[in-house]
Amino acid sequence: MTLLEVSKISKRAETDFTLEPISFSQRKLQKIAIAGETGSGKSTLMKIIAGLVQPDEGQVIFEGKAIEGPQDKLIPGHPGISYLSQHFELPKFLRVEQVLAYSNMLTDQQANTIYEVCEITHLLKRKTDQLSGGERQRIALAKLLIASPRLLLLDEPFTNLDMIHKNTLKAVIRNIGKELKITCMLISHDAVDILSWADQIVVMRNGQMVQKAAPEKIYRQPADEYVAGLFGKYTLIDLTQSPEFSRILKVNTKGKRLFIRPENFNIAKRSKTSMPGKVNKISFCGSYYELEVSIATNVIIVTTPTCSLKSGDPVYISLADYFLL
Ligand SMILES: Nc1ncnc2c1ncn2[C@@H]1O[C@H](COP(=O)(O)OP(=O)(O)OP(=O)(O)O)[C@@H](O)[C@H]1O
Repeated sequence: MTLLEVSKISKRAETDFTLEPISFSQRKLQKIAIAGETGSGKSTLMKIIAGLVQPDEGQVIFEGKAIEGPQDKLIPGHPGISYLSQHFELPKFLRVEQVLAYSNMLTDQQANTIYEVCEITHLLKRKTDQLSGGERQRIALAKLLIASPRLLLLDEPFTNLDMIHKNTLKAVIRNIGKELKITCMLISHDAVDILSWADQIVVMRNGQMVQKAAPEKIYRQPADEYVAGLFGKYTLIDLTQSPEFSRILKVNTKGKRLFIRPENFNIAKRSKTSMPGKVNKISFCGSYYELEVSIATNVIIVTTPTCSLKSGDPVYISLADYFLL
């Protein structure tokens, strides 16, 4: 069932930024992530959806009705939609439970479930100035959830969190759909957060939507180099300039280049299907090693779970998969 329909919304800012007409829809409980470089229009898009910024053209339909923008309403926003801003504020000098009481639209039991999901039950008696950044973020999220929204919009909720607190908040956000049955849209700069969480990813650049697709498609078959680069490292090979590659791969690339993610190169034995190269650099990245390898005039990025090579070693490389870009 369609919950949200974004229909040709556009916005010209006073700066030279323009949000070009954007359309997409979101089903109930579908998880949509918005990705894009800084200044690409992610927050503007999300604020228009929340009813906090007036679009110049187009409309947002939520549960079958058009959302009114701030020009049409005394108090901007929609009661069914909660927006967690990058710059949220918690009221000062109050206890957490007092802050939450003002927003609560639920029974005590339902609210307690949300406090548990957000892992803030032990913080309720604290003053709002006695909290860490991660605790503040989880309380801000709980405050929105107890207002009982049907759509939750999260604008970079993981900023400024260390790995441990980020993982706690990620688990909370993962459970929002499952346990609380609230549909979620998320903006994040982190490729891993987005790829592992979203059902669909909307990629923005210069105010335009450049691709909307499932995470695997965005990662493996990006629309262009910009999308490719947002979601990890890659190598591009022009077969007309790369005889080593054209020897092992006989395909008509139709003027396109081979797009290869690092895990799609393998360290191999010398054979008809492998290419000789030289290791330039090895970086240990925790669960894998990243190698920079020269193959004739090309420099490729290869990842491998184990590595007994060192810089300067000769190596043979085979190709497991590629996409034409
Ligand atoms: N209130 C405003 N008035 C005028 N211009 C604005 C306003 N808010 C944002 N902009 C401009 O609109 C453009 C898009 O901003 P937006 O915040 O939507 O981008 P973003 O993709 O969310 O960026 P970031 O990842 O840095 O948060 C930027 O060039 C910004 O300077």
